[in-house]
Amino acid sequence: MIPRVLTVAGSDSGGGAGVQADLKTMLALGVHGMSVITAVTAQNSLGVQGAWELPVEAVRAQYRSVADDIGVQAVKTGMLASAELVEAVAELISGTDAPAVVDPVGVSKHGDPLLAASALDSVRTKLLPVATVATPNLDEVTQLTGVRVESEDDLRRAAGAVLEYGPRWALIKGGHLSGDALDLLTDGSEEHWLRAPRHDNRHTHGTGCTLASAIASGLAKGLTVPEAVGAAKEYVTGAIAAGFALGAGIGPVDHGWRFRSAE
Ligand SMILES: Nc1ncnc2c1ncn2[C@@H]1O[C@H](COP(=O)(O)OP(=O)(O)OP(=O)(O)O)[C@@H](O)[C@H]1O
Ligand SMILES: Cc1ncc(COP(=O)(O)O)c(N)n1
Repeated sequence: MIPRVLTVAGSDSGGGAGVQADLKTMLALGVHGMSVITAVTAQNSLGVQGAWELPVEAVRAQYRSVADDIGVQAVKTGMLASAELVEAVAELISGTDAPAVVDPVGVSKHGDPLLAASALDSVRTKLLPVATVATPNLDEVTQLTGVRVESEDDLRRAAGAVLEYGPRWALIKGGHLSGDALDLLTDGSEEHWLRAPRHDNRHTHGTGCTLASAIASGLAKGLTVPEAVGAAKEYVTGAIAAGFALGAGIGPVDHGWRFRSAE
């Protein structure tokens, strides 16, 4: 049977990030994508113009409908908006027998808040402990742990600080540093450095969502965490290289780049 992957995230009306990016990634990687929508955003290439979270019962009901009938081989979380939603989703994940990739989304690329400041503690103490892989970017690492990353050495300290909250693996994304796009994956004993050339392309809306969904897709297919992260890094790097202009601001990565290169 086709591997089934569930994203628990916010909707991006512009189609570049959030649930839309997750489902496109899953299609491109050959798994069946399913969604639990936590919030609806009015969003485009210029930023987030509005955001409305769903009631916690609506989030629980979507999750139960999918998990109880269809079943999931991997879960990915993105925008969770509030402490109440973070805690409900952490509880649902802990009752699911599948790996979970947690992207602790804090703010959008344009700086719009996607998580209430009052929810940070729930992310640290409830959500990170149930994660198989946590994938913070540099701003999220600083928000969650206080560690500032300015060099490659700091990535190791940041990963150690994230692992203290209990995820099995930490993937610290150095995408916002200069030089190569370098990320560190570690479980505290093994270290895997993922390096890719930096593409000089401003159309990078949705990189983090795409990477986390690609990891979840690999895990659902039975890859190990290092294998799934390696394959996901290759996919997101190609998607960034092919990112394109849409609207007047930051365009999306190209989730379909592999289909187009085969045409
Ligand atoms: N210009 C670039 N060229 C190549 N790889 C990049 C570039 N920018 C980011 N990456 C890579 O993309 C992945 C996502 O990292 P990034 O730091 O952009 O995440 P993020 O900030 O969570 O994304 P998002 O913008 O969706 O919130 C990482 O593997 C990172 O190294
Ligand atoms: C619904 C939603 N989820 C996640 C992001 C983060 O993506 P980015 O940092 O590329 O704006 C977003 N903008 N919108």
